[in-house]
Amino acid sequence: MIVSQHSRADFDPVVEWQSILTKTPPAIAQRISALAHDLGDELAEAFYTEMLTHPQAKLFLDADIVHQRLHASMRRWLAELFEPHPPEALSAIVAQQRHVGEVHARIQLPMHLVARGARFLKGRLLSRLLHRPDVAALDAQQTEAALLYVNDLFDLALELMAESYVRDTQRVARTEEAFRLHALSQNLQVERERQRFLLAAWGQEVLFALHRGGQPLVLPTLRGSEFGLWFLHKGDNLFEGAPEVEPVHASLDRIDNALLPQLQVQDPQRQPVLITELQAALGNLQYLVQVLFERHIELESGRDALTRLLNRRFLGPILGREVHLAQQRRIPFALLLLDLDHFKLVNDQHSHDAGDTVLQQTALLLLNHVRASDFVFRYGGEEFLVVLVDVTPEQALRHADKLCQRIAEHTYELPGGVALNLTASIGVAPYCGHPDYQYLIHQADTALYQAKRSGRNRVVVAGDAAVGPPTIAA
Ligand SMILES: Nc1nc2c(ncn2[C@@H]2O[C@H](COP(=O)(O)OP(=O)(O)OP(=O)(O)O)[C@@H](O)[C@H]2O)c(=O)[nH]1
Repeated sequence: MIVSQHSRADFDPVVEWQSILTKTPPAIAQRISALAHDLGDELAEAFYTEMLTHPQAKLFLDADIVHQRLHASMRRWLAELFEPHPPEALSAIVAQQRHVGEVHARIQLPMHLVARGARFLKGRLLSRLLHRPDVAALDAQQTEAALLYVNDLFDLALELMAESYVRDTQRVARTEEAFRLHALSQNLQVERERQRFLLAAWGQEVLFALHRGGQPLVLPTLRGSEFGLWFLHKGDNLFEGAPEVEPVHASLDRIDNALLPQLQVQDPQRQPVLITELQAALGNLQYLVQVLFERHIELESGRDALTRLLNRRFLGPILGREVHLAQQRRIPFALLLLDLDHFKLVNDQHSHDAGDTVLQQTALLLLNHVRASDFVFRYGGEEFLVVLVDVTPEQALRHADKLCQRIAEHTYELPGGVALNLTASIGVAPYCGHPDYQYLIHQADTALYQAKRSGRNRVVVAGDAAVGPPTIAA
């Protein structure tokens, strides 16, 4: 059974809210509710002033409209939080906290800023509470009840916000990913040619303008060109995380902020040097953009160009999902990390093309010996990662043994009619309950290393897997 975050069997926030109310003497709850009302304006204003001192929070708050609306909604939120609601009103109050979390996720307000704001508000409220003469007159037990009431309600509200924040952040990430894929569906090859052309066209435009001359000479900026606009608004998003993105931005800035102003001076002595510099910078930009497109055309397809197996792009989502299924539905899975033995010799003794053929035939062989529900990745040069779904550790081991045997029996046919026999080593890592799939990959890698060290052409199961000693397949 998949349990949604909103219905965790062990956690009913309405019940928890009610229990905080129940254990608090009504007179105390009333007193704090009145205090929250009285201090609403002051706390909202102090909150705003405090958060503005944080540079990251300032980005979200520094606008009149935010100030006005935040002030009113903060006051309302505080008043509602501490009101001793009747039981029938609690679902709505819980929903309200979750809604706040959704809004935070939508505006991508970092969670640590929410926590910081809550810490400030709680501290300020508690200190004002303790300094009030009517509270100072309370006995120790009543004071404790008052402090716990403030503390528990604050923390429960924050917990509810965090819960929906995480869920919604994941949803936003999925939508953004879908958007990225949508942007990509507009043929990348065509886009690459178009952007190459636009970049070159801008270079021509600058040269023409320089040739025409005129006072004052106004040169078009590269950031304002069609290419510059495309890169900022679409390319940046499309190539997010690629190492060439920053150099492209640096190059755009250098051209617009350093080279163009110098060219505008129209010093006949320096112009030839500056034009050469501009052309070199444009050549470098063309190269960077070319690399970005090429890498993405292969990566984004999710397939390795040589073997047509999955590449690493979808490794995270696929393994993340298998871990989730194993946790939630108790469906175990296993990773096999397979590496061809002495593969370097194939390249060295027969040619790189022969090596490529071996990789293609291995990919086919693996695909033919797993179920349609399993996944086969080209993990590295001559390394393959197989995800066997719905298998016990014992079944995974048997399957790995079989694959090892199949490879040893297979006759590879190389270009020029050469026939070759090879072996492979396999590291097996059955799902062991660890939530991070990287840990499992590491386990498989260590087992593979042991298989290599103990003679190759064999299967080794990761050390802490619950399946007996390593087996030797051949
Ligand atoms: N033909 C070809 N070779 C590749 C490709 N990717 C990686 N390689 C080669 O694979 C070889 C891997 O060699 P090593 O890591 O030394 O391993 P090995 O020779 O298989 O030896 P062991 O793994 O220790 O049994 C290197 O020579 C790489 O150049 C590829 O796409 N095509």
